[in-house]
Amino acid sequence: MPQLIVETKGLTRRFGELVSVNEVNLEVPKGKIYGFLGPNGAGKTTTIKMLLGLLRADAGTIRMFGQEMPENSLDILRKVGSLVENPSYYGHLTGYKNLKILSTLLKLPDRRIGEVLEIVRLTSSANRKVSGYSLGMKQRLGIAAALLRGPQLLILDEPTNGLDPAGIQEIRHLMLSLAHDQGMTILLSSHLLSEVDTIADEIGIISSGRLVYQGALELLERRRGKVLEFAVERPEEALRTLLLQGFIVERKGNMLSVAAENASMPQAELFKLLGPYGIMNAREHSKSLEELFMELTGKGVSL
Ligand SMILES: Nc1ncnc2c1ncn2[C@@H]1O[C@H](COP(=O)(O)OP(=O)(O)OP(=O)(O)O)[C@@H](O)[C@H]1O
Repeated sequence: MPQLIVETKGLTRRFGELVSVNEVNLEVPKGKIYGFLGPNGAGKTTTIKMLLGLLRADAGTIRMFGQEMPENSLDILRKVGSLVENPSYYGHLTGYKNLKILSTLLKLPDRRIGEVLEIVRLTSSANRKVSGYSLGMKQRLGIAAALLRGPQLLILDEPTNGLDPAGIQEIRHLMLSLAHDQGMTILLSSHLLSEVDTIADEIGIISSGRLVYQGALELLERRRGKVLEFAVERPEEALRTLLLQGFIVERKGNMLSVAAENASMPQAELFKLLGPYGIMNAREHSKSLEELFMELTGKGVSL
């Protein structure tokens, strides 16, 4: 069993009638990049704020580094760097000066500023005013600030939101090097699977406050079943026949999609069954991860 850096049990938060986070059991293993995914409003920020002690939980427990939150928040949060929602800066000051203010507050040596600027590749822009930075640069400055104390856990809420593809790529490289070269554990949220699927080791998918999937990305990949698609001349009757045979079928116009994982019958049999309804076209394809994600979050089904 890998060591868990973050472990929540039954974590719940309500806002009035709305249960924003509903009995979430998060497990973030040490040294991994954990992609926390879900559509807007699913409960990612609320969960993250509870981890950081910025919001109180209504029920459930949070353990980080093996200690209970919020009782040991001082001890715990010393080891955590975070970037939640839009970070605030002094636009009229340089990137360096902004970090200097923070490092003075944290009583850190000045050399640390140079180190984190180097890590986020802002060294050459360190003496420019932040008001002239691009969104991606501002985001990297926020990450530099989160790194100042040399955290063991980095929590980033939608760090690539609003960035262009190049900016997204920069952040991805940065995450990979922090996790792999420095052994940092990273929890990052996103509403787009495509933003984390190339870098995350583990993912958690939250939908309407509930964690609907958690585990290695490869395991999710394996759930990508095959789908057989048939265009037929008489789809109504063909659909009825397939449903009667116990197939899982979806119909769009004259196109029938049959879930192959449920088809114990060989493909040839399926052709024989559909033959009388006039097969015009047939093809097989695998569900994309994106389709699986949409299914999970759209229908709120639990894996
Ligand atoms: N302070 C609050 N008061 C009332 N409702 C809130 C508050 N904060 C969050 N919510 C509600 O809780 C739900 C979850 O919000 P949350 O911000 O955690 O979602 P999210 O997954 O982070 O989405 P986004 O990416 O849009 O921020 C939403 O329906 C939101 O409207």
